[in-house]
Amino acid sequence: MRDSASAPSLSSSADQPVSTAGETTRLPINVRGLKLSLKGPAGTVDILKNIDLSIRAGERVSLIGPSGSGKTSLLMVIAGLEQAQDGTIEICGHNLRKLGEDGLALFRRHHVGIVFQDFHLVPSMSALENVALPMEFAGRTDAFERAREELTAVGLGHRMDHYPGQLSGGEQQRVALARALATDPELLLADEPTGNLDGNTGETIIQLLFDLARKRGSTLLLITHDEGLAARCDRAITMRDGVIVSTGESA
Ligand SMILES: Nc1ncnc2c1ncn2[C@@H]1O[C@H](COP(=O)(O)OP(=O)(O)OP(=O)(O)O)[C@@H](O)[C@H]1O
Repeated sequence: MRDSASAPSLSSSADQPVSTAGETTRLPINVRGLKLSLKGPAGTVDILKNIDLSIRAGERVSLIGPSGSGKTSLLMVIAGLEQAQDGTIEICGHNLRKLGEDGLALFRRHHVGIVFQDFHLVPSMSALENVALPMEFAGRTDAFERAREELTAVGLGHRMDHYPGQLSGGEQQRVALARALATDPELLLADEPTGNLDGNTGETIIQLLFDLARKRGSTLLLITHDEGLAARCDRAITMRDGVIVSTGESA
């Protein structure tokens, strides 16, 4: 749901229109000077150091880099699941550093879909319930009807009443994809979505992910260790040791 009227508790005062080639548009991801430190067993660790990042509407961007370079941490901050200590973090027109827990939950519900490597489905709920639940939380009265449509769109019309434990890995990721896209999110975030799948199944999921993101007009940010997959995106952002070392933009 992109209509700000549907999220009345979310301040839109942080909207920062950006002018490009004569037209005014808003960047779905506009981050400046982001710093994230977390407390580990050996003390505080600087995880993300002065990150600047802009992603345009409709772009498909991969996020690559060695293990431990900070990819998931950056995705978590952009998703509003981790709070940075410093910087400006404008995502889909909202300054995340000005939102509290409730505001961040609303922001996620209305603007962001997330797909994880290990699916993150609720095991005690059917595929249909897993997809419908976030929409019910968002106050949609047609949650179950929409969930049926979404599951059909990912080829699971015949598995709606199955529980995650009764589904293959590929089928579980289809459910997760249906759930992530059910609210027509402006931003789709994926953290190694094929990491737990075999090559053929992973390819099918990626095709679906690209296809559905394009049809919905969602901007895609995708973490991957697969160079071939990264190359299929519009550009690849490379991280190392908590900093972005390449934005993948041609000079
Ligand atoms: N909750 C936490 N507390 C302390 N340190 C953390 C925490 N979460 C992550 N880290 C550290 O932050 C660094 C970046 O981790 P992150 O998971 O973002 O890297 P990544 O690039 O996604 O790695 P991978 O490719 O292996 O998933 C790592 O050194 C990690 O150990």
